[in-house]
Amino acid sequence: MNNIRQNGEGHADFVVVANRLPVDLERRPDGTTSWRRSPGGLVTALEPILRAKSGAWVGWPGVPDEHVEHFTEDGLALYPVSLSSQEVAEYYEGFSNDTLWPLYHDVLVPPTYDRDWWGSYSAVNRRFAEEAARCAAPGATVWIQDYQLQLVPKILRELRPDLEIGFFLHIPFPPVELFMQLPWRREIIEGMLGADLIGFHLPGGANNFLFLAHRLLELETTRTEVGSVLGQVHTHDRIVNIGAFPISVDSHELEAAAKEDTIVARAIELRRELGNPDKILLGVDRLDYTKGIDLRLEAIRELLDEGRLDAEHTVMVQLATPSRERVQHYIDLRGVIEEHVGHINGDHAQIGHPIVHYLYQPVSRDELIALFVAADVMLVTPKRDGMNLVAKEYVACRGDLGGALVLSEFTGAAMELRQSYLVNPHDLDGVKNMIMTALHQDAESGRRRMSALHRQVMSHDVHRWAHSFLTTLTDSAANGTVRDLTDTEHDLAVNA
Ligand SMILES: O=P(O)(O)OC[C@H]1O[C@H](O[C@H]2O[C@H](CO)[C@@H](O)[C@H](O)[C@H]2O)[C@H](O)[C@@H](O)[C@@H]1O
Ligand SMILES: Nc1ccn([C@@H]2O[C@H](COP(=O)(O)OP(=O)(O)O)[C@@H](O)[C@H]2O)c(=O)n1
Repeated sequence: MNNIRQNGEGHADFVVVANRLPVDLERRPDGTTSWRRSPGGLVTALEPILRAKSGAWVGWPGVPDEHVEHFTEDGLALYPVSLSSQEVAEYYEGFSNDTLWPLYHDVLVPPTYDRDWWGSYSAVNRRFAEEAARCAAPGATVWIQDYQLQLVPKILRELRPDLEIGFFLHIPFPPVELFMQLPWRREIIEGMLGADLIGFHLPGGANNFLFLAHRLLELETTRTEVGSVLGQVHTHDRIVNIGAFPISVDSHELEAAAKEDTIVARAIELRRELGNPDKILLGVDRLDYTKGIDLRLEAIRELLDEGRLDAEHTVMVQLATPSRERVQHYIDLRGVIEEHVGHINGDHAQIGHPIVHYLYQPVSRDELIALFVAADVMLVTPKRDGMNLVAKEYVACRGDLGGALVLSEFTGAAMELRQSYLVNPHDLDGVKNMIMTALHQDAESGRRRMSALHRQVMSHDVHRWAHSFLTTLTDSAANGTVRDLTDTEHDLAVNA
C-alpha cells in the first residue's frame, strides 16, 4: 500500500498525528517482531475514532532506530515516524517527559530545562509535521495530539496552508505562574496557534491558555461561550478558537463487554482466586508519580495498622503498567511503591493470602474489564491528571450499578463524576476516611450514586467527544460560527 504522492499530497482525508502509534513494535529475544497495543488513555480514546473514519495515523512505533514503512494493521493505516536512540532520550524521555510533563502537572517533581532536549524536540516536531503533510489529502482534516507535538500545528500550516488543523492537549495546561518558567514559552504558544481550534479537557486549561496568549504574545483575545468554545485568539491573519472538550471512553462497547458471560464468569473466578474476600479494592494506572499510587498504598497501610481495615477479609489489586522506565523519577517511584507493597504484605498477609496483589506488567483488555466488574471499590487518587479514563471505564463497566468509585478532585474526570466519593489526595486522613465510607456504603445509596455516574458516562462517550471537537474544528477553519449540538443532533450524527 503506497498512497503518498511524490508531490507531497497524500490521499488521507482524516489524519491523526500523535507521539505514539496505537501499536508498539515489540522485538522478541529471538529477533522476531510483533505489534502490541500501546499504553495510555490517548490511544484508548482515539483508536475507535480513527477506525470509524478510516483515516491515517502518524506516530512513533515505540522503539528507537526502527525504520518501518507505512502499513495497515488491523484495518488502521499507520505511518511510522522513526526516532533515533538519542531522540528518544532527548525528545521523548527528556523534553516531553522530564520538562513538559512535570511542568504541566503542577511541578510535582522539578522540571529539567535542557537546551539540547529543546533542539531535539523542535527537530522531531518538524519530522512529524512533514510526515503529516505527506499523507494528508488536499483540504484534509489533521488532528494533532498532545504535549509532545505542540510545535507541529505551526510547521504544518506553513507546509500545507490548505489543511484544517486541530490540536488537542490531553494533560492539564498550567497557570501562567508555572508556564512562565519555560525558557521556550513563546515558541510553544506560537506553535499551538498554528491550529484552527485548540482543545483542552477542562475550561481551566482553556482559560489559562487564553490568558497566556494575551500576556505573553500581546495578542487580542476575546471571551465567548458558544458551544464548547470559550474564547478566541486573534493572530495577525487568523482567528484561533479555544475550547474545552472533556474526553471519554467507548462507553457502550465497555458496558456490553462487561455483561458478556465470559467476563462475568472470569470476574467470579477472580474473586475466588483472590480467596473470596468480602471486599476487593482496585487500582489501575500507568506507573506514574502523578497517579497517587503511593499515597493510596499509604492510606491502606495506615488503615490496616490501625485495625480499621480487616486484613482477613480485604484484598487490594494494584495494576501498574510500566511507563517511561528510564526517567529517574519513574525509577524512584517504582522503588517506593514496591516498598509499600512489601511492608503491607510483610506486616499483614498470611501464607498464601497476600493483601496487595501487585502486577507491574500490562494485562489484557478482557482481564481488566473482569477486574472492574469484580472490584467493590475502585481507587483513583492522582495528585494531578488531565482526565483519567480508568475512572470512566470503571463506571461504564458497572451497568449492574454495583461498586463504588473513590476519585481525586485533581483529575479532569472529577468535573463530571460528581457522585463519586471525591477526595483531596493531599489529605491522607480524608482519603482514609473516604475509603472506609465507600467500603461500607449502604447498598441503596451506592446504587443511586452509581446510577448517576453511569448515566453521565453513557451519555458522554468518546464518539460524542470526537464529534464535538471535529464539528467545531470545521466551523473554526471556515471562520464560521461555532455552536453547540443538541443531544438529539449528537445522537443522529454519531449514529449516522
Ligand atoms: O505514551 P506514554 O509516554 O507511554 O504515555 C501514555 C499516555 O499518557 C498520557 O495520557 C493522557 O491522556 C489521557 C486521555 O486523554 C488522559 O485521560 C490522561 O489524564 C492523560 O495523562 C499522555 O497525555 C499521552 O500522550 C500518552 O500517550
Ligand atoms: N494495566 C493497565 C493499566 C491501564 N490500562 C489502560 O490505559 C488507559 C489509561 O488511561 P488514563 O486516561 O487513565 O491515563 P494515562 O495512562 O493515559 O495517563 C486506560 O484506557 C486503561 O484501561 C490498561 O490497559 N492496562
